[in-house]
Amino acid sequence: MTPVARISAAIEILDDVLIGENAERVLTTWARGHRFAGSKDRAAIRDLVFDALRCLRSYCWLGGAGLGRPSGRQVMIGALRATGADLDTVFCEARFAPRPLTEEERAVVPDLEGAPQAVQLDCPDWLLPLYEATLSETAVAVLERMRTRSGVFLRVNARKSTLGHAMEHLENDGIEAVPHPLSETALKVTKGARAVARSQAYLTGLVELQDAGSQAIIDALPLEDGMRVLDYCAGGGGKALAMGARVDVDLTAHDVDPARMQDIAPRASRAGIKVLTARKADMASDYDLVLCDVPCSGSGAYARSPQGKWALTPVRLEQLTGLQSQILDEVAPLVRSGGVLAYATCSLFQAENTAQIEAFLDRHSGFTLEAQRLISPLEGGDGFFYAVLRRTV
Ligand SMILES: C[S@@+](CC[C@H](N)C(=O)[O-])C[C@H]1O[C@@H](n2cnc3c(N)ncnc32)[C@H](O)[C@@H]1O
Repeated sequence: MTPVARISAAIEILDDVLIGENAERVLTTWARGHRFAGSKDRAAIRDLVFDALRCLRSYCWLGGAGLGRPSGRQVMIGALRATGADLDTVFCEARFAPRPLTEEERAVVPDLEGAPQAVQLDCPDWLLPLYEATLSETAVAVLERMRTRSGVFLRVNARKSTLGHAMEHLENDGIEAVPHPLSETALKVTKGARAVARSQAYLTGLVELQDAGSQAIIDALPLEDGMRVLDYCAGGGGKALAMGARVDVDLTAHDVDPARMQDIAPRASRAGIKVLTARKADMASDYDLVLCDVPCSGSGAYARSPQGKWALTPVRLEQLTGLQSQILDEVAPLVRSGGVLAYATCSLFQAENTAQIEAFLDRHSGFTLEAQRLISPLEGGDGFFYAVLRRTV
């Protein structure tokens, strides 16, 4: 596909995404209906769509949509204006190119400097104070950071490899990676990221894809060999596998939606780790450590999953904080006396983090706070929060 044909495709896809369709699903459906598009085309179109979603408000502004509901075309006009590209070489009569600009589109002379701060930072108005409340003077830098792509990080599986050994194996497949300071197990991919899932290092379980901030959470847990550990919100098992790679524990994974755990068995077998999956009725009540990596707004990870930033509403945030406290209350009795309850989110908002922990401690006098930390996206990975609570009675 020509570059302009890719832009036409991105416009078509964005039109569906902007009315609320899931971007990943729209991209998959588009690829099925356009078999001529090769893997490089699909990757380039995906980048155009996700870059646009990261910078949606500023691109809308530059594309002449102002604060109203945008079209995919306006967003791509804004995206190209943001890079200083010559619009007439893209919006032109060439085959498969988007049609030439109308007089009206051409007449728009937008000035991003005159836009409200939330537009410049690509942040919904109501979320800006929530970021500022947690991050104070770093809020602007964090929001600017989330306008750019996330890095690709690997977790080296300590059961099978060391950083150096994994780096050598990755290099055999043309992938370059360097250690990352957020975690002793983290590598940041600097070349060949798209080849990771086909590489021998990945297929033989030397490395897993996992954000460096997620790995830092696992590093902070007081895990010891022989413990009984429960990952209560296991999803695809990313954190369960990271715990199992760090120590030799009796590891159980649970999720309210068991279908989400279907990848755990193949991932565990690749990694050489045993993970049992359990329904609620089958779980014990004397775990040494229970991790709840709860559903959240994802406000620390909008660089990776930008659609969430536009989909979140005050009502949804309230539902999420309600669910988070419900989950904390559900897991509290599963921790043995003297054991640990660990709480994690990929949110930067106080309501989902420190306020949630304070409210839990008010409700449960038998727990004390041992550690809590906000991991900022300025540290290199996505943003996360964790708290480590000890059951005292
Ligand atoms: C942030 S994701 C977990 C990601 C996972 N820990 C990882 O590292 O890959 C949150 C998970 O919590 C699950 N969940 C939601 N409500 C729950 C509940 N009441 N009990 C247990 N799991 C729940 C969701 O299905 C989702 O898979």
